[in-house]
Amino acid sequence: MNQLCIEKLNLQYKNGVKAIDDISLTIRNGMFGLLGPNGAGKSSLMKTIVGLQQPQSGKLLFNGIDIIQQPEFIRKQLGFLPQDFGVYPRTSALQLLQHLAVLKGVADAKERKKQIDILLEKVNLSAEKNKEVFRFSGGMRQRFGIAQALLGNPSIIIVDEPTAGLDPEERNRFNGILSEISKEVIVLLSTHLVEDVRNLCSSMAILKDGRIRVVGSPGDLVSTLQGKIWAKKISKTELTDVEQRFNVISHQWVENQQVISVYATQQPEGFEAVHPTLEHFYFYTIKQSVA
Ligand SMILES: Nc1ncnc2c1ncn2[C@@H]1O[C@H](COP(=O)(O)OP(=O)(O)OP(=O)(O)O)[C@@H](O)[C@H]1O
Repeated sequence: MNQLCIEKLNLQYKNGVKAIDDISLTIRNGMFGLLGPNGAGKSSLMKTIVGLQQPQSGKLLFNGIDIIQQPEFIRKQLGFLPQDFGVYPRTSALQLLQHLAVLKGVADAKERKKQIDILLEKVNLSAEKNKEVFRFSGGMRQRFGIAQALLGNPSIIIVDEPTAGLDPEERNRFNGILSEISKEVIVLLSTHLVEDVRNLCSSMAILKDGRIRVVGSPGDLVSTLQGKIWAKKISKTELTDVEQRFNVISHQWVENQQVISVYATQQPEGFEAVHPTLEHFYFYTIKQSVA
């Protein structure tokens, strides 16, 4: 079992922004979702874990080793899948994987070939291996991204907003692959897509203004809102009045009609009870989290 321990971590940029504010978390094998609005500190936390920036204080232990002092310990066991590689070379998927495997220290040619063949199979790209990566569709690029992240058999995989821009079928396929690999390794998933966290992650945290606002399993967190979420269809003219009178946590459009969800311990008049979702919990937490 792999374990990443984050203890009282603090990171402040030169401009004074405190991007990581006293964060403590323990993450084990499985998928861990990091949710938070833009600027919450998700990327700062991930960059600090992989040793791209030094925190001012706190501890980071990966499998018991201090990775602030020894960042190479985690780098050797890390797979990283960024949101976008930016540049896609005019080389084939196979050639690129061979090159990246060498960079990751898979020195033995036989072992390299074996790993690459298995990975191409895993991400369903064997038939496309001789195609140039820049000709790949968005979904194929993301699947290629997983394959490169898995080179060298990492123990921890960090994934930054992986399903942005994928069609539903590719998103499902991508999530299926992530879910499969997370049985044996830590997968740290940063995303804006609350639904992906609900479907995939066994644990999650919500970050805002550099601070962890809540940690737990999606199911447990959602159940804390049972019997406290109420919804109503409203017209445009009612909106201001409802916002003034109730603790509004989300607005949605359903069949071209605005539906408002509110938090209340007792049923407000004219509202119907609804089953709470992780999206309700997320908005509720963000709204409660005053800086
Ligand atoms: N290099 C930097 N120098 C100064 N401030 C920075 C730097 N990088 C990030 N910040 C600031 O730190 C805060 C956290 O940013 P970060 O990118 O970690 O958030 P995020 O949750 O990843 O956001 P997003 O979802 O938009 O990617 C923001 O206020 C951001 O403006």
